[in-house]
Amino acid sequence: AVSEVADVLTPKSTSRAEFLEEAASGAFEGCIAAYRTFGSFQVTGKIDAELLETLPRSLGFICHNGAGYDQVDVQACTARGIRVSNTPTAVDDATADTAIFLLLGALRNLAVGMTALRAGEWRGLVPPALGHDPQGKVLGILGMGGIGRNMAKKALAFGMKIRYHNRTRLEPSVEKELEAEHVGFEELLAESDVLSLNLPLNHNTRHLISRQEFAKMKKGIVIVNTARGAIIDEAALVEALESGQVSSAGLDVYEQEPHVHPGLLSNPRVLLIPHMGTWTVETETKMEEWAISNVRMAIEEGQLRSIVPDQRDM
Ligand SMILES: O=CC(=O)O
Repeated sequence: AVSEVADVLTPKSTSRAEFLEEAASGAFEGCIAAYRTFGSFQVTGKIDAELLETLPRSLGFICHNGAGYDQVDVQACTARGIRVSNTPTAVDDATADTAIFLLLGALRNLAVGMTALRAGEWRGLVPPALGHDPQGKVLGILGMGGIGRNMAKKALAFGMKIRYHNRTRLEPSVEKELEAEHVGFEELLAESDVLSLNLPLNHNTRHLISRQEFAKMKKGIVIVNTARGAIIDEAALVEALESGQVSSAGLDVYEQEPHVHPGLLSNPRVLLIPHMGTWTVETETKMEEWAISNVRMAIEEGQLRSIVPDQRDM
């Protein structure tokens, strides 16, 4: 435990305003490393220049418990000499499992049936349209990191054809093992029966999928998102679902969590879960252990086990 090697302080604030005041009052004086949960975003909001300004100069490390670290302004941290870590790989299995669940559920129109059943209408007054089998369908994976590759492996077992787009191409041996074909972004949009987003949110990927992109997709495509809501322009997704351009979607993440676009909530063709991609005993334990190992290393060795990619040369 961290308490073996350092004194542990726990913030008491319940809102951003309180946190800024607590920090400015010197409550964290002398702190070297901060451990941060994904959920703490609901209290503090984004860790940005304004928030960093209130933290003591002694703070050299922010250890985020999560793979995606879009809630931390890494540039602002770099400017203050603060190094940031995340928890890559720990999330891969659970997130890919969630993506496969959403993929199958969305392909099969399961949300329509599930909603009708709970409303006491069995399959509904109008039964759900027949679903589709994954076998032989093209799965387009946008972002082929740890989660994307894990998902590809699992989707192969369902007989899907894997295409992917990524900034850097996989090693040929990995492409071969995953039977994954690298294609351009436009090709991925045009050829996928199911499109899964498995890439981080940053200023390059915000609203990467919007009206123009939906227009280039196959009519009736299924969208799966376990990455970050804001990679998709949510309003454009609602329109694409309404027009039938997108036949169904399986979503774990939303643009303004915990707010969900009413057009998604009211559309039974959307299978929705409230950001539970890593919500398992095993994976949450792995992530916490990983994040805490970063804290320990920061305190004991002055470095991080998994510094975020944007700071690799720091
Ligand atoms: O959303 C969860 C994560 O980024 O690990």
